Order: sequence, then structure tokens, then C-alpha cells
Amino acid sequence: MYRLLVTGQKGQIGQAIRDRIQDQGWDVLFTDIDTLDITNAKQVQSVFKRFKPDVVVNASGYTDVDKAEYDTAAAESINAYGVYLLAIQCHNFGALFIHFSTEYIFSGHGRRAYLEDDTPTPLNVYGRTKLQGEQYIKTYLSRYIIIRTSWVFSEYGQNFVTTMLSLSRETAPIRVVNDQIGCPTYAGDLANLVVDIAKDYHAETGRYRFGDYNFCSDSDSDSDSDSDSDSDSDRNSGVSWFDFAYAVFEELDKYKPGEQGRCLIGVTSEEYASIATRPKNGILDCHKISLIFRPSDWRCKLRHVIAITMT
Ligand SMILES: NC(=O)C1=CN([C@@H]2O[C@H](COP(=O)(O)OP(=O)(O)OC[C@H]3O[C@@H](n4cnc5c(N)ncnc54)[C@H](OP(=O)(O)O)[C@@H]3O)[C@@H](O)[C@H]2O)C=CC1
Ligand SMILES: Cc1cn([C@H]2C[C@H](O)[C@@H](COP(=O)(O)OP(=O)(O)O[C@H]3O[C@@H](C)C(=O)[C@@H](O)[C@H]3O)O2)c(=O)[nH]c1=O
Repeated sequence: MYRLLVTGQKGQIGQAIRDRIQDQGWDVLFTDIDTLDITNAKQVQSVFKRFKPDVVVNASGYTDVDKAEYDTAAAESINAYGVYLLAIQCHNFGALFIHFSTEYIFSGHGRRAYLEDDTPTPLNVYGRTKLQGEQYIKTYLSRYIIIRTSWVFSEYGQNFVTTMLSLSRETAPIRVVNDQIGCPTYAGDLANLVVDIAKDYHAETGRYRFGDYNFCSDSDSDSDSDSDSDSDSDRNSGVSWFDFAYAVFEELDKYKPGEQGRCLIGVTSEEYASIATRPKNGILDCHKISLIFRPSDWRCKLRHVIAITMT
């Protein structure tokens, strides 16, 4: 039977994968830090030896961007060393490695959207450790797919949308940066992509070549209709965190009237002063993957996430 090993199953992408991979008739081993700590060489080796995966999906990671600035050893261990251990075993067992990376590997100093081949120059520890993880994969493996994505939100765990929903319960005005732009991505889209890649690999149809793919949810509000008229240049033009927060409150207003008028204050990154520096431009050019796989519209998925959370 086709065997898939998933790490980080309790995270938001891990849970979304779990929801969507169950019905495929594959033998899937879901793990998290309590059953497979990816930084524990012996555990990694023993799980591979026992399970002999055909595909490994690494949905684990150290994702607290601010904390990584002072908890650097832990971030390096999980985002770089753990990825190295998985890559070595994927090489030994001939498994395909599917891994998630981030737009935070880029500086965001440029104005255009980042392409897969652009040179990464991370501004913060999280981005640097994620880049190290990518480099290990590329050094030790040829059979890998790295999905670079951004601003992941879902109905699970903690993310920017759930943070905004928590803040909405307080009375103080909410200050949100308006000079960092990026592309929100629904975790369910990433999970559907993983299933599609795994299916393709199993069937040997060769639609996905090994390598890097940028992937974000769509920013075109017509994308869930049958219209194919929208051009790729209209896609992924990005929004600011402030715009994203505004969209959350706009949606929340349907359940708690008055929320849209809440006091959201746009501030600059300098005014907000978070611990880690984030790229001002985090837009990923998703043209390469759009020829193979189509994501959904993030506003439509935001509606879905808020509906689930509020009912
Ligand atoms: N969220 C985002 O916006 C983006 C995420 N990514 C990448 O996608 C991946 C998944 O992200 P997301 O689902 O949001 O992250 P989450 O933080 O929601 O989930 C990560 C999971 O990994 C687990 N984990 C931590 N350390 C280990 C370890 N040593 N061994 C095994 N599991 C471990 C965590 O467990 P615990 O909670 O107990 O620590 C958690 O369950 C990460 O690699 C991240 O860098 C890429 C781009 C954007
Ligand atoms: C909570 C909050 C954040 N912000 C700012 C801080 C920051 O610049 C931006 C986002 O903050 P967060 O800490 O929620 O998100 P952050 O952890 O920066 O999100 C990133 O996570 C990692 C894992 C990724 O890989 C990235 O793609 C991206 O999703 O919004 C505000 O302006 N106001 C607020 O109330």
C-alpha cells in the first residue's frame, strides 16, 4: 500500500491535511512532537525503518516569528536540523519529501512578486532557519517538493484570523500594520495541494516536477465561479495585514453587527515595533503552480472560517 508519513499533525496545516487525506485509501501515519520529534535522530530513524514511507509531508515547524529572535536554538533545531534529519532518511528510503517554506526567506525590499528562483535574504531568525532547512533538502535530496507559502489561516490553532477574533472581544482599539503586504493562504488549499501532489506521484503522471513552488490562495473574488477570464497578472496582488484584519471584521459584522465599525487603526511597522522585522513585500508569484493546480479565493475561505468559528 502507498504509505505517507505526516509530521506536525496538530498544527494548522497538519490538521487540514488530516481532514483531506483520510479518504484516499492510503496508509497514512500522522505524527506530532509527542510521537515523532523531528529533532530526535533515533526516533526519526526508527519511524522510517518501521513505516518505510513512500512520501513524507513535513507539516511541523517552529512558527513563532517573534520568539524565534531570542529562542534561536529551538528555531534552528526544528526548522533546520529536524528538516536535515528527515531529508537524510528520505534519501535513504527513496521517499518523496514534501516540505513547507515561507515568504519570510525574502527581504521584501523589491517591489515585484518573488519568483521561485529569486535569491533569498531573510530579515529575521525564523526566515533564516527556514532557509537553512530548504538548503539541507536541496543538498541531500533530488526527490523533493518545497511549497513556499504565506499568511496561512484556518479554523484550527492560532493564526492572524483567530488572533483578530480574540482581540475583537476586547474593547481597546486594534492597531494593525498597513505597510507589509502579502497573500493570505487557506490551510485547506495547501492540504488539497499536498493530496494532489501525492496522487500525481503515486500515479506517476509527472505533472509536478521536483523543486520549489510558490503557492498562495487566490486574491480574485471571482475565482470560485466558473469564469476563466481572469488573468494571472490580476492574481496575488497582495493585501496589507491591515486589509486582512479589515476583511475579518467585515465578515464578523454579519454575526456581531457593529464590528465593521470597530476601531481598527492602521500603523506603520516602525510604529507597531514587533520583535522580529518582517518583509514589507511578501508577495509570491504563483504563476508556476497555477499551470497545474488552482487554489480558492481567500476571502471566500475567510467567510467559511468565520462561519465555523461563530456558529
Ligand atoms: N503559518 C504560516 O503562515 C506559514 C507556515 N509555513 C510553514 O508551514 C509549516 C506548518 O505551519 P503551521 O501549520 O502554520 O504551524 P503550526 O505552528 O500550527 O504547527 C506546527 C506543528 O509542528 C509541531 N512541532 C513543533 N516542533 C516539533 C518537533 N520537534 N517535531 C515534530 N513536530 C513539531 C508543533 O507542535 P507544538 O505546537 O506542540 O509545538 C505543531 O503541532 C511550518 O514549517 C511553517 O514554517 C510556511 C509559510 C507560512
Ligand atoms: C496581532 C497583531 C499583529 N500585527 C502585525 C505584526 C506583524 O507585522 C503582522 C503579522 O503578525 P503575526 O504575528 O500574526 O503573524 P506572523 O507570525 O508574522 O505571520 C507569519 O507566520 C510565519 C509562520 C510565516 O511563515 C509567514 O508566512 C506569516 O504568516 O501583523 C499588528 O499590526 N497588530 C496586531 O494586533
